[in-house]
Amino acid sequence: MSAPETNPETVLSARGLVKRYGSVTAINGADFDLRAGEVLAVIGDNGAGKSSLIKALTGALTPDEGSISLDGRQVSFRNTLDARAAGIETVYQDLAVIPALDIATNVYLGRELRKPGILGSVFRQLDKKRMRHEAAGHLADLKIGIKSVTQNVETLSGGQRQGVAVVRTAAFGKRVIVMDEPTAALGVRETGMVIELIRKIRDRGIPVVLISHDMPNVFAVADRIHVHRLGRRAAVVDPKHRDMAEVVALMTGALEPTDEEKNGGA
Ligand SMILES: Nc1ncnc2c1ncn2[C@@H]1O[C@H](COP(=O)(O)OP(=O)(O)OP(=O)(O)O)[C@@H](O)[C@H]1O
Repeated sequence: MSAPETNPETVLSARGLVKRYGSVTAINGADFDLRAGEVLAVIGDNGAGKSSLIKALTGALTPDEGSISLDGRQVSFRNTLDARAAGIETVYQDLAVIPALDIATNVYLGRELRKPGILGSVFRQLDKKRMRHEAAGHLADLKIGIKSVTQNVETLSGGQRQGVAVVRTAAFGKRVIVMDEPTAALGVRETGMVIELIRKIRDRGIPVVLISHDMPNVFAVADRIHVHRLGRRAAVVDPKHRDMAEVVALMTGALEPTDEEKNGGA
């Protein structure tokens, strides 16, 4: 299979992905393109195959067919660690934070910094001071509004917890950040905070894939909208040229996309 054709500004792309589970085809010839500097929303009805597509792009599942490219080079992730090593970080819906641990520890979970020299290399001592200092720097960067990184995550609001999960991702995600329903469990004010956070990450130069059912938020933050239907990309829409009702109609099949939208958008 040949590598997908991509233009230079495409960061992550896929062509012809297929994933079957017995008689169910979860991904049915899906294409995908994430460009540098954008927030790309991925929307679709329940069961359209959004999660399966994202899993394939982040190494959580291996597609039966098709190809994936990162920065123009074909990649083949055996697992999520492979994808992370390549710079693709995912913030999951159920939040990968541990409430009983403090913020700095959560930010460095699984990637703890060790003390320099023999204390770290032989005695495996953690460099808590540096982790706290750097975690505070990352939080300040994204303006999450948390006073101390030594407080436990359980003392935070839902939006702030989401913030910690995002900081954890943004601090390490070098190329791409994927957010799966980041506002699903949040109130209005906190949702606004997360939307602002997504903008900040994009403005720092990391493109964001946002999987969301929340159409107003999608329209508030997305530069382009990938509409997924029946296991494949049905259209890529410019939210400046379509309203919410039209996008919902594209999602359900009530409206036909234009040829340009069908072919991945302008
Ligand atoms: N591990 C699996 N085994 C069997 N079928 C699966 C598996 N994962 C997904 N499917 C099926 O593949 C199809 C697409 O599922 P997927 O979860 O990717 O859709 P989705 O668009 O993310 O849906 P939702 O918005 O409801 O989460 C569904 O019919 C689902 O039942």
